[in-house]
Amino acid sequence: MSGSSFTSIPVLDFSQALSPSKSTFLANLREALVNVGFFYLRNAPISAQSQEQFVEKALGLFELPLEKKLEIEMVNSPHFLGYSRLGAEITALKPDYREQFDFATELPAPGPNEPLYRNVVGPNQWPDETAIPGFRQSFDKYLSEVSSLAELFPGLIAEALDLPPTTFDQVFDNPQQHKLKLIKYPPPLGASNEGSGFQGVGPHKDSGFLTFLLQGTPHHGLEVQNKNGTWIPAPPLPGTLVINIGRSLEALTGGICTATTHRVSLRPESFHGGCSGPRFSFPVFQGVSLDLSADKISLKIPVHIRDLEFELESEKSSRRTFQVENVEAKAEVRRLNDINVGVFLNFKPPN
Ligand SMILES: O=C(O)CCC(=O)C(=O)O
Ligand SMILES: [Fe+2]
Repeated sequence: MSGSSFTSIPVLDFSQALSPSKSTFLANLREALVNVGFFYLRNAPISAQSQEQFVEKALGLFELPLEKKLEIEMVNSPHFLGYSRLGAEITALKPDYREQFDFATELPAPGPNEPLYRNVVGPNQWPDETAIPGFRQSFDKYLSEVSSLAELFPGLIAEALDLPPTTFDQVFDNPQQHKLKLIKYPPPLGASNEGSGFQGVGPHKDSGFLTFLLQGTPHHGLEVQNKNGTWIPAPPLPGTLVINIGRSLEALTGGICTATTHRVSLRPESFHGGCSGPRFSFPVFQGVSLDLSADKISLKIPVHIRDLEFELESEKSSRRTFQVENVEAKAEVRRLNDINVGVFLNFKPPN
């Protein structure tokens, strides 16, 4: 695939990462990181049972009466956690057509002497256990399994880039907060939605390190933009998660790993046949340390890895600042008000 913009999303097999075929896994991972920014993962160590139970409870949560959902509305939370009504979110200047609950690794709120930005971490707003018994238990189990998987990836990514496996250790807090968003995209309201381009969620890049997305229903609609500007479909493949790179990983690697723009388009044709109900999806956003700062990050990406990066002629001149022997990735944490992950990283090219 090197040398041209991608036209499909690669599928990686996690069982290879733990076997004598690990080098094949790492080669495929490297290709996906540098040229695509997205991949499907098969055979992830997530139990089918915990995934099914979580999805069942998540669907049940959306079915609660509105007043129960409003009991845990995000406006009540200083930590940007909780329920957001349909249409409450704007992406790329247009309203998104989705309803969502934001949850995260359960962590205590910061103390009074901690900096204000630490408020993005804090306890969840849990739904009433009597209204949806077992929700929290199934949520905790699924998030803990995805978190364990997520925590294996920084080492694998480092190895795929021919860096020491501990390269990214300094980038994470212990415990690290990860966010799990529950999303419902109702079927589009026909022609009246056309003005917004049937926008489920508008074009964006995620902010964190990696995102681990479970597409909960068979609808199509997730699309990934390649470097020619073409939207490549990423339909659900049974038994896979979709993993994509966030801006933090892109900044940390000086742009070698690509945070790729994606969107969810709610075209009516995606809601036919067996997909007549709403689309549900469940991304886990892998966070990075809130105290990450420029002086802590200085990666020496090997030249042969940097040379893999395919760039269109038109992009080359604007990004020539990266063409130095040792790329230094300088990251600066800003006010953490992005509800997905809460981290903005400012990349400064080397002097
Ligand atoms: O719903 C999806 O499939 C993707 C959602 C997404 O990209 C996001 O919430 O950041
Ligand atoms: Fe996203």
